[in-house]
Amino acid sequence: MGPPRPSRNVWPPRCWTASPMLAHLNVAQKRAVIRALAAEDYMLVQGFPGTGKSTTLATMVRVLLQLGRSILITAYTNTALDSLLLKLHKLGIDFMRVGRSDRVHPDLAGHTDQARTCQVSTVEELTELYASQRVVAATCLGLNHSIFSRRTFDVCIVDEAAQVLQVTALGPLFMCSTFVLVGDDKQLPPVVRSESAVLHGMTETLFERLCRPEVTITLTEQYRMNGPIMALANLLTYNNQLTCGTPQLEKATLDLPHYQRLVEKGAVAPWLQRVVAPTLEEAVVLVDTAGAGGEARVGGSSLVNHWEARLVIVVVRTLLKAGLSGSDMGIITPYRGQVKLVRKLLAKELKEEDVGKRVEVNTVDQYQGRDKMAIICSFVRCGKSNDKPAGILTDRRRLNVALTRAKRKLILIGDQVTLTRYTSFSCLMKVLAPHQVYCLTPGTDGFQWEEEEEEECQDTEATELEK
Ligand SMILES: Nc1ncnc2c1ncn2[C@@H]1O[C@H](COP(=O)(O)OP(=O)(O)OP(=O)(O)O)[C@@H](O)[C@H]1O
Repeated sequence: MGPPRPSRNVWPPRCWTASPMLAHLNVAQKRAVIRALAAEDYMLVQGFPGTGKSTTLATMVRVLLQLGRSILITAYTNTALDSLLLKLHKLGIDFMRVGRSDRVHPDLAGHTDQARTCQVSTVEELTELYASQRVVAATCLGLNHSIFSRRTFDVCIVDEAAQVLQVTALGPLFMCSTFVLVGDDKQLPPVVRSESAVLHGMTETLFERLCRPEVTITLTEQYRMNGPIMALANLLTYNNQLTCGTPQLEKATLDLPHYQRLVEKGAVAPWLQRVVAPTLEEAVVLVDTAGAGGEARVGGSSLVNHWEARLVIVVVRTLLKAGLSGSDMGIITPYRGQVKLVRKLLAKELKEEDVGKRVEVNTVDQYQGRDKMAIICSFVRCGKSNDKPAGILTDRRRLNVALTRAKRKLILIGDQVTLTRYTSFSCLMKVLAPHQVYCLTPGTDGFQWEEEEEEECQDTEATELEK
């Protein structure tokens, strides 16, 4: 791929920045749209967490359509593709979604090629239908459909491009005149299981390869995290480039309407008050279990930590009592075994309120591109669990994704002594302020382990890697 050719100067930028179609975008987002219109070959949008990548892309598609261009939209996973398409659907933009109906988001059923072609009875009608679609969307691996052998597009947009292997990204690019890669190379990389392939550079993406200032617009103004959560991401990953979209966001706190009443009634133990407090000072808190006993063990092929799982349940229960809705909180853990265990405990403990189901428990990979008001991370490893390799915990990009999903409150649960052995965590520990770390000690601040039977939770799948 040669160096980018200069932009065509057919749209005076000032007139475009004033366009009503761009009015809701910030300066960098507007620049991204204009640069995509003027790109001779390709351009990149580097979108840090919560900086409005989908909002920008949806506007880009609208403007391109207005200019009569045809557009191919693609992403590696169905989930990433559909989350962008849902935005287009809400904006009333028409598109055809190619792919297996059972893999497509139910709200997009009316846009699938299956739905569009059910009235067609002749080959001519079918050819005409496929040729007339201005916006077509498919996953990178779903491009073997006959529609793609017969036509090309003016622009191809690859979303979450930092997760797509180079060879996979090349397929859609052969079908278009210009392309836009969108992603963040500081979030999840492509999954490559072969160590030898990793050593030979297979994880390097086209996004990383082409990312240079002259072809890249970086979105740094974010609309998700409050000040302390953003500060953590800045210290650990973004080198103070992330900024809050509004002054209100900087100071926004978790809304826990019943918290004060519960505290006054003495219904929340002092240690829990500290952990769930909805103040800005406690927006990020690490519950350090190093001095509290407990151990992680192998459950099937993955790791589980019953002690930590119980802590998670206690925190969830308290947040629910304090008035946070189950769907506003999420639990992230790197190990599938722990995901299963926490889900099982939630279903058991919170059955009567039927909220267990609404509290989403998942691995980091499943949370990319998503957010919740409050996130609880259970890092699992402690003490004796060190005999197994911990590739997941050494990946800085995974940790970055886990830490940037929370909007108002981030509760990290882990054994500081064990976790500090992994480089990414030792960096995290260095940037946490002393008031953000709470050392859990049995018998102090009303904390005691609840004695319960251990749940059997065997993970039968062959890997601890997280999909
Ligand atoms: N220019 C803007 N002004 C105000 N709010 C905005 C702006 N751009 C985006 N937002 C808001 O920010 C939130 C996140 O936007 P969006 O979903 O597009 O981000 P994203 O970068 O795709 O997220 P992710 O990091 O999860 O991929 C949304 O609520 C959106 O309405």
